Amino acid sequence: MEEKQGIITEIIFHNEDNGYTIAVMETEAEYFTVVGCLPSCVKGSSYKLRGTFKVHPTYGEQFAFTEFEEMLPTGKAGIEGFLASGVIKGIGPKMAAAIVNLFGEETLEIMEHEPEKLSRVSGIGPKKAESIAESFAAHREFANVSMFFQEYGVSADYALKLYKIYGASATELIKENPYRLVEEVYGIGFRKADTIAEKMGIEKESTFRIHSGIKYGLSYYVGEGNTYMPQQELCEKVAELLDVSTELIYENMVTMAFEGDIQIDSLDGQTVVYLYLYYLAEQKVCKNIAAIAGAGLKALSVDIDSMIKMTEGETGIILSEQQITAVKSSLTSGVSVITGGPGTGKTTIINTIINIFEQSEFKVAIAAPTGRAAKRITETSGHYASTVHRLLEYYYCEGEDVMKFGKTSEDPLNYDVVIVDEASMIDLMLMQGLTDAIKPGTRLIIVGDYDQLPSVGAGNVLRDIIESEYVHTVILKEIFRQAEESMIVVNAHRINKGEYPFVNGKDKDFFLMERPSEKAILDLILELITKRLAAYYEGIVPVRDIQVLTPVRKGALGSIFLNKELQQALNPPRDDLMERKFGEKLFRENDKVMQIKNNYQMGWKKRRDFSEGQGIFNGDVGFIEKIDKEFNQMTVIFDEDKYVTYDFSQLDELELAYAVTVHKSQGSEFPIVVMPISWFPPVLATRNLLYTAVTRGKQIVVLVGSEGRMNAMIDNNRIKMRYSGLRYRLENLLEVGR
Ligand SMILES: Nc1ncnc2c1ncn2[C@@H]1O[C@H](COP(=O)(O)OP(=O)(O)OP(=O)(O)O)[C@@H](O)[C@H]1O
Repeated sequence: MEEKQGIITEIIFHNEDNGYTIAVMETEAEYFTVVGCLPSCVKGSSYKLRGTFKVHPTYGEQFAFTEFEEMLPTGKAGIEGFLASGVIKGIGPKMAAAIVNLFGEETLEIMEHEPEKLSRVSGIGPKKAESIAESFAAHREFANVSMFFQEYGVSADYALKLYKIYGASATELIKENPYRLVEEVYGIGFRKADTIAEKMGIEKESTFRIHSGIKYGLSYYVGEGNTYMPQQELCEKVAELLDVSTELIYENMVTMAFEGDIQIDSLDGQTVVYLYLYYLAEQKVCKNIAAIAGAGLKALSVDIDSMIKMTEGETGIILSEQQITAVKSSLTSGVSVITGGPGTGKTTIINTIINIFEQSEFKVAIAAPTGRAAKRITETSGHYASTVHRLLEYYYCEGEDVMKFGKTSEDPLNYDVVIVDEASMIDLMLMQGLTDAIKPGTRLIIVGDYDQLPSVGAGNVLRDIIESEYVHTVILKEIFRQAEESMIVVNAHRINKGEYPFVNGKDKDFFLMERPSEKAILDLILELITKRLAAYYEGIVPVRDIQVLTPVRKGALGSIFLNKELQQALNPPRDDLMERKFGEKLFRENDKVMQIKNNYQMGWKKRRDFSEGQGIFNGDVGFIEKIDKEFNQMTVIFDEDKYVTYDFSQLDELELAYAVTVHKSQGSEFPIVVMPISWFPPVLATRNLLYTAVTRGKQIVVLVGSEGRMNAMIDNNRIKMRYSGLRYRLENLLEVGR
């Protein structure tokens, strides 16, 4: 192996994800092409590279290196080139020249040891001097950390993430237990950590590995919506995954249960395993519901029947018997549920209830699980609705570096009534937070459509509560929105009952456009979105008003591929539009994007009134305003005026949103919904997925593809089974109460 030291004078190719670089290096005596992995490579930086010269059949002799060490540049020109390259935040070419002009070859020494002197350069104040020093130190540390991780196949982007979490001690901590990556670094899964551990020589049967594998197994099933797993099934699956004996898994499960990481429990005669937090959550939700349902209630100061009559007089809507039952049960119960499909009057009932409570001067809060659902409820009900998280004052607890609910059993919500709508989206953890913060004596009214897809997070909360029959539930069956008004509503109910929809009626809003192949489906979707729909419906802005939904992520009609095609069609490359790659994803200025995880700390600013706030949520859709390569940042505008700045390392939180999966679309509505209907895996091509997709469309639903496949989806009434113990636990409470 040879060693070469020199300056990178030209970058021929650089892959930002894995660091693969082809560049020209100049040493004192020669220049040559170098090939290998260099994270964050910029022109002007100096390296010591170790490798060998190889002859490439087309490009000739190249120095292929396997190890690198970043060297600080020497000489005025070298230092200036290094600073001007953009590696230090806040220094561009002009400032680099000014700094080097003043400090010459001592520049880097000064940046490291006496940064305050930097403020002698015009344009640099004490604050900027400090931030330059920090950025320089970070650059040096990061170079070391990423050098270490590259040996283990960790890409430059992840090395940066690790560095941000652990700082300079990243290497030591990971060497000791690489499995901590799984829990502490978003985006590194067990498999990746396991590969790294193997390269580091960690034993297959190491306790770190087995414990991490068990947690990974359980987390995987939690990710699929389950709150627990039968023990035997889990042991077999994890043993297979780790290639160790099931006995070893059993033994380790017992230790983990003692240590409090997991809970082994007996449910309906079966031994099951929970991640401890989920076990606790199920127990608490159960206990809380029992306490809220059983508490004495403050009496209303008005007569319910005459209030209903009065509201009917005001709105002109005479409530059906079932609706009256729903109103009354929610006024008189500690916990009540109102469920029903679209157009069955849930909003009408909520409005009546609020009216009656307000007449009695009760304090009422309305909330929904997502920001978009809350916004929609505010619009349709005329009453302000917040997200459940906001209601519970979710905040970042700096001392513990975790997110917490401000409202808890110790400091509960100060309301007489809490109404939560779109409750099908509430998962177990959120229900725990919500019911913890509701003090007995407050009425909890849960509204939702339990035929929608269940929550993305684990649990089957709404369905379990309804099926346990523990609390008073009204299932609304009658549809009030008229067929002349909306075929979408009529068809949603037909689909839900297992009947095939009426399609392509004249002047209607529900269409099935048959196409024989995936290619033909894709072509028609592109044509509809770029031309036909906007030409037919006045005032439609395709990127804003049309949402393509799809059951799947992968494949020719999956959201990933559809997004690529739609991006090309709706926002093609242009010289003046900056781009940034992250993994397989390519973001371009003007792109429509979706936040794919809750980030309660992410700050936003409104430019209209300069207000500021925190929190961008899973499912929030926005547009890329600016990609700034000098500061490695991307600005996205949400809700028309909320400006959010993402560091490039945070781009794993965003996806293109020209097409989104039906699961991700829950709780939102769009003027026009377009969805491909082709062969999709039967676990996804289900009736309640189609039902959920169709009910997202407000004005028009266009299905593109095969009628046979659509009908097969309706026939497939397999509601994916989730392991969830809430129903069983509530039923048990009922038994005990009897
Ligand atoms: N008892 C009733 N008599 C006549 N019309 C009614 C009655 N109840 C509700 N409606 C009307 O039916 C339509 C749908 O009601 P509403 O919006 O309350 O239902 P929803 O269940 O909230 O539907 P979605 O989930 O689609 O918003 C509204 O136009 C409403 O005015």
